Amino acid sequence: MTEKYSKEDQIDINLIKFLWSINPLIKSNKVTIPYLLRETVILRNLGEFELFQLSKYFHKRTYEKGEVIFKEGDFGIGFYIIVSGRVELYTERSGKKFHVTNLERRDYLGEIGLLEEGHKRSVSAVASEPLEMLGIFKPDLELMITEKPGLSSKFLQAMSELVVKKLHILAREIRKLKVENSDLNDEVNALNEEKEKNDQ
Ligand SMILES: Nc1ncnc2c1ncn2[C@@H]1O[C@@H]2COP(=O)(O)O[C@H]2[C@H]1O
Repeated sequence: MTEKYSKEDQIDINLIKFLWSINPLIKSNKVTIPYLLRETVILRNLGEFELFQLSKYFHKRTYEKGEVIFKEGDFGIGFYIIVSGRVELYTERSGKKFHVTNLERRDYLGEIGLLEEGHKRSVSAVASEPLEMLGIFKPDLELMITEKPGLSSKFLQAMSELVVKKLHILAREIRKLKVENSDLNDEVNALNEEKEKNDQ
């Protein structure tokens, strides 16, 4: 028996789902993962269909205010994009909490955990407001590399851009701290000199 349809005639279910997902008349799609990924600046090098394919590897999760996302020193395997709400990053030394920074809608966290083998979280993260995030984990990335090598190389390219941007931010913070440290040293030296003069 001859085949009724050739391969080219067969319906591509993924394409249908994709066309459905980008239909502006379907309001509920405003909250779907491809729609949220489309708003993500680092993924701008991916086309609509690629974002749709990528969304298969992402998960959406909500957190209540005060819920811990991860703790400093935990083994980290997930990378998160903030959809709404706010995250506080902090570190603890001798039982004392030090604020590191706040992250908001469209910020990212956990990229090192996704990319580095055996990475331990450099800081703790807590939801400081009701929070919604998209997350991708190492097993998702490994599956994507096997199933969609082209897509995963574009995603990893976006991730490397993000890591470079963060490196620039951290380098700027280190420069600022060095200048502040050197100013403080000058002040301490001046105070010590004055004290020595007064003691004589
Ligand atoms: N100073 C900082 N500014 C912004 N983000 C940070 C800072 N320090 C740590 N992070 C983020 O917090 C995350 C903690 O988990 P990771 O170490 O995987 O990746 C880290 C970064 O994404």
